[in-house]
Amino acid sequence: MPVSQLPGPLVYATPLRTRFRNLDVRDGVLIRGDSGWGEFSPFWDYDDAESAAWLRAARESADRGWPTPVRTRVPVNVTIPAVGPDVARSLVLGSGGCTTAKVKVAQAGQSVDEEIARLEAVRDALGPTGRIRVDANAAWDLDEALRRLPLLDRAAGGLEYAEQPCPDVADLAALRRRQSVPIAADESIRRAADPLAVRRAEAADVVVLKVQPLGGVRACLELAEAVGLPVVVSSALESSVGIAAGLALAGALPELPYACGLATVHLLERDAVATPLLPEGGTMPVLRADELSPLADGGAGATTTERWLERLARVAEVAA
Ligand SMILES: O=C(O)CCC(=O)C1=CC=C[C@@H](O)[C@@H]1C(=O)O
Ligand SMILES: [Mg+2]
Repeated sequence: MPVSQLPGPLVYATPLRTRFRNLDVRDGVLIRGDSGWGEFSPFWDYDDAESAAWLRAARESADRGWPTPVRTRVPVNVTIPAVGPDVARSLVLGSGGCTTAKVKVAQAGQSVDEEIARLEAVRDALGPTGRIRVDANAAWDLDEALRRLPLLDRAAGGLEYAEQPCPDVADLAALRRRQSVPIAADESIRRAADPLAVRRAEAADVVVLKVQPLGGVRACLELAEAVGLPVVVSSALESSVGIAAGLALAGALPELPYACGLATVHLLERDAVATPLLPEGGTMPVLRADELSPLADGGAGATTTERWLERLARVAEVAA
């Protein structure tokens, strides 16, 4: 059926297989336009003003589609939540051939010993040539980061980089000067008033770009050019519709030296499309927005559906 004849918007909701970002459920709304489907799924702790960028991204997918890609497949990392070593090992082994792993650390209530056990298990499962990065989601101050990173670096048998170890750009810059693990900026880009501050302060070796929070594939391509640092495209834990927009960005970037964080659909119990976007041979395909076919029933009940449709209407007013 041509895209324009399908119904929309469609609300989806699914439990997560593993708690992630303190979430047990992921939900959102899929909108359709002449170019295909787009996903609008800001986390519930984002207000309407901050959610406007997420809506611009969804509309770009639905109404304009994405720029012509320069590659057909994208290397991706397996994402390891703050789980125990046995689960971590099996996630790597069942990852669809990923040779890079991103391991969550700094989970409230967990000890550094638990992080070390997780990293050792991931290294064991990946083998000596695999790459391991950690993501601390801005949980540490500079001293804590200086204490922790050498321990985690050793447990991992070498870290590719540490993503957002501290919240402050100045602390990231100091950390980068004072120890050897490369630094990636995530929250300092996607939730910052001035994402270019990272570059001016020489605070990162890599930037993480997420299509929805940054307002679309074209907005991310412009930002990537302005920042001038290597880019890792990462998901906002979306259904395959949102993931496809991340793959479109990764597909269109002139250089892609690192694996991207787009293999997150397996963290959802149910996807919103019939054929989930998952890695094969450690890579994922670059599609067009009209190649996605959402399921007619996204599994959301009446209350969730109504909440999303109201939110969509409110944010559309802010974005207008
Ligand atoms: O980068 C990945 O491997 C997966 C995506 C991921 O880690 C995230 C997705 C959604 C919300 C964030 O807390 C988190 C991140 O911080 O990068
Ligand atoms: Mg991150």
